[in-house]
Amino acid sequence: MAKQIEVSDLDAYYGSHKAIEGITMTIEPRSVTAFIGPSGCGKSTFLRTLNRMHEVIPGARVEGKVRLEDQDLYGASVDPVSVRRTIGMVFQRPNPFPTMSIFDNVAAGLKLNGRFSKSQLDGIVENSLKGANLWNEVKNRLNKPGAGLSGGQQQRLCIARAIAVQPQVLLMDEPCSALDPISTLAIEDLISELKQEFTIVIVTHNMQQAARVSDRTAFFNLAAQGQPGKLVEMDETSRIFTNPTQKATEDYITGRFG
Ligand SMILES: Nc1ncnc2c1ncn2[C@@H]1O[C@H](COP(=O)(O)OP(=O)(O)OP(=O)(O)O)[C@@H](O)[C@H]1O
Repeated sequence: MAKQIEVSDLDAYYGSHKAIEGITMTIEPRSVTAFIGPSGCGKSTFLRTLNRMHEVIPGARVEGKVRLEDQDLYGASVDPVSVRRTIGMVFQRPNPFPTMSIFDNVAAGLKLNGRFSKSQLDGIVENSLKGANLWNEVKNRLNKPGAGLSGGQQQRLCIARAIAVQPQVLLMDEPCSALDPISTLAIEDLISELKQEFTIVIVTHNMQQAARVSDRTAFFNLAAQGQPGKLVEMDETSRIFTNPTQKATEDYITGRFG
């Protein structure tokens, strides 16, 4: 199911402000790619261009190409809603549907297309919750509201909801930044398991987290405030953290700026 993403010469704008410029990279399937860099360098913006979420902001637009294997995601005949189903997203703050039960939170995306029987839904919800390492904690209260779970459980519920629709890629925008250290470790373990099946991209401010969970790391930077962010380098995570080729990368990972 996991697929490769190929980005070429991508720029993203908010109105007339160019937030990122000239980004070219390949994101490998069945692996975790981390995006790191100082605040405002465009990591989240770039992440949202990968599943056409960027353009939902009024005045926002993209130039350049994003391909998911042989499909041009910005092609004229491509439906952005189906792109967002194929490339799922998990946000910084867990955002379960507050009034829905745990079961319905996971089933929400599946119910939209209405082609599943009750027993099929039961099976997919159970597998998704197991996939998100949440099943044992919630199996006896599936009809209780999702909002009643702890922050870490809510984030795993959001991951279960994302994987229930069987995406090929999972984008995660600082998925642990609102969580305590134990919940963070649970999500990191989960990410390592999910990469067997999905292409995973994670934005993180936590350098140790990038080093722990990712196979490849992309470092972004911006020349000055107001300038567009650019990709400085991308390589195996072990190499970025031990022997980067660019001085700016070394300065950032050693804490000299950012
Ligand atoms: N909704 C928006 N409208 C206008 N400008 C925006 C919007 N979101 C982000 N920007 C601008 O785009 C640039 C990149 O922001 P972005 O949030 O992508 O960076 P980031 O690297 O993810 O930052 P952080 O690490 O602080 O989350 C910044 O100059 C920011 O002000």
